[in-house]
Amino acid sequence: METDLRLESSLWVGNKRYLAVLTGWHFKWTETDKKNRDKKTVSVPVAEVVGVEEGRVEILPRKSVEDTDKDFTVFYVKRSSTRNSYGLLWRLGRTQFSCPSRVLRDQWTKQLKTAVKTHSPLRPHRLLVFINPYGGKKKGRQLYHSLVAPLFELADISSHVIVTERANQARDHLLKKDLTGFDGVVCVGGDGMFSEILHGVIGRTQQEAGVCENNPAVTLQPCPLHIGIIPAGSTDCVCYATGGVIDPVTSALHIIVGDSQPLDVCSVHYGSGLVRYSVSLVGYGFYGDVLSESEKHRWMGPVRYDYSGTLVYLSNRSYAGTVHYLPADPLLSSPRDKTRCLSGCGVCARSTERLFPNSSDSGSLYSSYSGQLSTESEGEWVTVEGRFKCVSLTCMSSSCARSPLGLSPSAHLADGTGDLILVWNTHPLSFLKFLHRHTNSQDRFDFPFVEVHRVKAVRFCLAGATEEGEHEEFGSLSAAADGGASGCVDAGGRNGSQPHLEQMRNEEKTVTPFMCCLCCRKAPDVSVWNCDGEILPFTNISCKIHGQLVRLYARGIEDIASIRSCSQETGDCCGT
Ligand SMILES: Nc1ncnc2c1ncn2[C@@H]1O[C@H](COP(=O)(O)OP(=O)(O)OP(=O)(O)O)[C@@H](O)[C@H]1O
Ligand SMILES: CCCCCCCCCCCCC/C=C/[C@@H](O)[C@H](CO)NC(C)=O
Ligand SMILES: [Ca+2]
Repeated sequence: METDLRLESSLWVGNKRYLAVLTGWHFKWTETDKKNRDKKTVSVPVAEVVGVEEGRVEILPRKSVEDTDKDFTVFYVKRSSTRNSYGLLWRLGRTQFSCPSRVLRDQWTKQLKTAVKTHSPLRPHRLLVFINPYGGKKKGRQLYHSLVAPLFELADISSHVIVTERANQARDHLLKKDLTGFDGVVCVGGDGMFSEILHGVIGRTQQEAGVCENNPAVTLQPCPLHIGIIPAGSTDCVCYATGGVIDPVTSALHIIVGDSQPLDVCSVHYGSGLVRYSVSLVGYGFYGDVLSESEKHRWMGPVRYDYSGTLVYLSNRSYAGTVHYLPADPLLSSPRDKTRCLSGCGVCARSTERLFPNSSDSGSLYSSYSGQLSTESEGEWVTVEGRFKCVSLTCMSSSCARSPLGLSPSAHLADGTGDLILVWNTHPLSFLKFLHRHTNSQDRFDFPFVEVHRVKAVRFCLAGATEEGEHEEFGSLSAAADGGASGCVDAGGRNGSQPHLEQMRNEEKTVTPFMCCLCCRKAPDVSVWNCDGEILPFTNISCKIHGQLVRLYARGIEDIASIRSCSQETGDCCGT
């Protein structure tokens, strides 16, 4: 294949002559002017070519084509580092080449297009795009049409765009409508909108596979539809934690080149029913209270979290409860090993091998999914009882602009585990120090009142829980599973009605929502769970991590150091 695709010739860029070479994986061009001692090679991986057009073409600020018959234009990914974030910004690079003849021009465009097809098999052709017009600063629609749609058009991607008119429309569409022909779903919005799409995609996959989502012990079917995130929300934690930047153009380019980043998903259950899925934070105490308070101040926009955070901090609350957790294998990784999950992460790659053991034989990743607890022994549950400022479970680092390293900086995107962070009740100033460390790179776990565990499953029980329907002891995951299997009800509103959730919600009689304790001076003894920015209507929940259940059009956080050393070797391997 390598030799078939090889092409080499002299080409002109402006008034300079270059030697251009297309090998199997790279398209390179080097200035051939002998007077120039600093010969610079630009080398673009074929997988990062966005489009090849005949003529002299520009697409921004608007498309213009000068249809000359000896020219062609190549669009590709160019990187630049950013301040304040950990990932790399991707921009659209463009070089216009002139050939000595039309025949050679046609040969170049044909070979380049074939190479792109061969080397990036996951590039989408057809996408279903949901835009939340009210997310974040309400700029989703404008962002999509001005920055993203022109790039999709350039890359020959056809998209069916739905601007939502109500909450849960995207989820319901994914659960019920015909999705034939779509390669992926794009979410233009924030974490809440992403969560809708996550529920739609997971629910639809289980529906089609005949898998009951309520059963916490079941091996869920991994989802074949990829999800792309164009960030247009308030926190955009999922986008930040999976790419290191919040930038619509970068996200669009990752979608176009067909990047594929597996992601762990946590299922949250109440009794024998599924409540929700989470990829970021399932948090009780401080983070639940902040969310609950911030919902009252939605009109403030993204600042609502800072305002509510201050109020909740000043209320100085803690909650008594029991946490049970199932530790992950400590030999594989640790939340305090000071490593980071970066693009090409070895820990996640080994997890892929465990989860999809025969994927290279069968040719399809999904046909060989082994699940997690089904093949591994469950291990010993650990119980911790006490009074906590917060209990947080995160499947990924949960980094965001407010906290660039996140809740758990060494957590992995796709290792099949989550990090459980227990913050015991402590002096308010000590808790402030702990919170403050989230804004810098100091070790947030290096406090006597903080513990962190890498886990596969968690159960929580509020001390003296008085909620109706929450009296029963949680058995093991498998015991809960028996209940789920016998009474397999529809979860997460798959038919739009959410019958079991509604019924169970009505049973939650005594859950006290967060009230301003500064006025009433009485701290309520019940908080709420924050599940990726949604308040859960239950307190005594159980959670299980499902390794690599979904795939995003992303590639993790690129390591700036390795990209830099790559540039030094080749002159500039990432574009001009
Ligand atoms: N047309 C709509 N009208 C009202 N709500 C909608 C509509 N479309 C989607 N939603 C809901 O709006 C909620 C918030 O949206 P989104 O996540 O996009 O923005 P955000 O809350 O500002 O950002 P973040 O979640 O990152 O903090 C989502 O939970 C989603 O279900
Ligand atoms: C003295 C300074 C105190 C600053 C405290 C900063 C703490 C920041 C921690 C941020 C964690 C964000 C976790 C992400 C959660 C998301 O899943 C969720 C949905 O967007 N966001 C929120 C705000 O709940
Ligand atoms: Ca994980």
